[in-house]
Amino acid sequence: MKIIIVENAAVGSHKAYNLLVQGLQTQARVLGLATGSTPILLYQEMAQSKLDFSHITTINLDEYLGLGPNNPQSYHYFMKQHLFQFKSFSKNYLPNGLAPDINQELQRYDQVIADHPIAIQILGIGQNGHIGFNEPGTSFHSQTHCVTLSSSTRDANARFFPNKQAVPQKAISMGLFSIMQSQRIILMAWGKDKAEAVSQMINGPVTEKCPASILQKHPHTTVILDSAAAAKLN
Ligand SMILES: N[C@@H]1[C@@H](O)[C@H](O)[C@@H](COP(=O)(O)O)O[C@@H]1O
Repeated sequence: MKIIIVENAAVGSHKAYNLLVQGLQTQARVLGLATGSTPILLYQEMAQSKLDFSHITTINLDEYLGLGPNNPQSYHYFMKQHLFQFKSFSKNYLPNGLAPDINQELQRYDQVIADHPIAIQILGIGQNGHIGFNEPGTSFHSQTHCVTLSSSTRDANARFFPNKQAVPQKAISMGLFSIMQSQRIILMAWGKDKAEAVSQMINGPVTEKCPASILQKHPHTTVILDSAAAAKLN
């Protein structure tokens, strides 16, 4: 793991953008994308850039179960709002939150990931150490799966909803095994609320209790932190 500590999210997001540009220059053609507040400034820089993404395929980590693409709280909507309305790509893949047959959707998404090996995976991290929607206790061998969201995750994400009751109970998430197949990983974390999860991810044991700790075993992971998120690193 390469750890980069910066003054703030804007500086960190620019560093992530530069790493992305380097990757695109070395023929990266498939990007794994995250949602949540962490990657917003990175997506803003991508949206405002002169970069041509028309030959790039994107694969998002997750989507809430029960939310359709036109629901303002869905990750489909989030990605359109922050990136896809500004830049066109060859193809944008997200799990289908309204899939009538969940098992078929899980298989479909695993096939998408198999057909498009991810060159660069962008990640955030949840306060409980989750990546994507892989909650504590998720197998390191997991592929695309249906997740029951933890209370802490629903609490943390409630800020995007009218109230906590409106936050879906379940989601479809790319699994930890699939994330670890990415050639390169860029994980960003901003703010004191992530400091404990970041410390466990980097300095703690590799344990399914902290899903992000598996990244200690990934050969090309760059972690970009602001000073608040890095505060508990020794
Ligand atoms: N599924 C997303 C994750 O991909 C994201 O990393 C996490 C942190 O979100 P934020 O960046 O808003 O702190 O929230 C959700 O759980």
